[in-house]
Amino acid sequence: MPLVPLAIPQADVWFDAAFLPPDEAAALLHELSATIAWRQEPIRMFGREVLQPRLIAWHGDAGATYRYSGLQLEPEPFTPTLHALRLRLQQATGAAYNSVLLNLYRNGADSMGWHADDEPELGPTPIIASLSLGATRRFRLRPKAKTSFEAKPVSLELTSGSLLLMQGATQQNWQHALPKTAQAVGPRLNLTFRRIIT
Ligand SMILES: O=C(O)CCC(=O)C(=O)O
Ligand SMILES: [Fe+2]
Repeated sequence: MPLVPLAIPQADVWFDAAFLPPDEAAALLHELSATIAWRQEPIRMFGREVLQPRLIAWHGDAGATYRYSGLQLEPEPFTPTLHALRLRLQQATGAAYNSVLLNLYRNGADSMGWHADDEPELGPTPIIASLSLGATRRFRLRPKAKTSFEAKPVSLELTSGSLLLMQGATQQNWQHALPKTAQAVGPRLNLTFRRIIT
């Protein structure tokens, strides 16, 4: 299916609910869960060190160092599987990616808090291609506090095999999050392909 634009003011967000067929998404979830060197990183929160409520991995071309939440991530090389996915996403989105942040949400207690991916190394208009595998989780978007436009928060169910593309002014004007859920859900693996300006 093609990417379709979502009607979100002052943002540039596209969605394809079925970028990968379900069987391929399931096989990828299985392979990546078992082969990626997952880590749980400490981050600074309100001056304290806590563990991130999810597992992560950072892969990229040489020099694609990513700094966020007090972390400095040096890239592991692209694996053949990650490289093949990169090529397909480049084809589908018409952009070039040199890195990918992988997030593994082990169950409904794992989450990601409100943030914008607006670090300087992503440039003024970051482009992020986000592929979801496994359990369906709700993704939320809300306008940043200091915006001049009126808009309601947006909720999106990210199903297995779906592709979400955020580009243009999205990170300047909006924040996003993946809240915890009290429902019994299995693991969800998310890959966000990015372009780090090196
Ligand atoms: O898991 C998701 O869908 C969101 C991930 C995300 O926002 C990020 O990696 O910056
Ligand atoms: Fe993000």
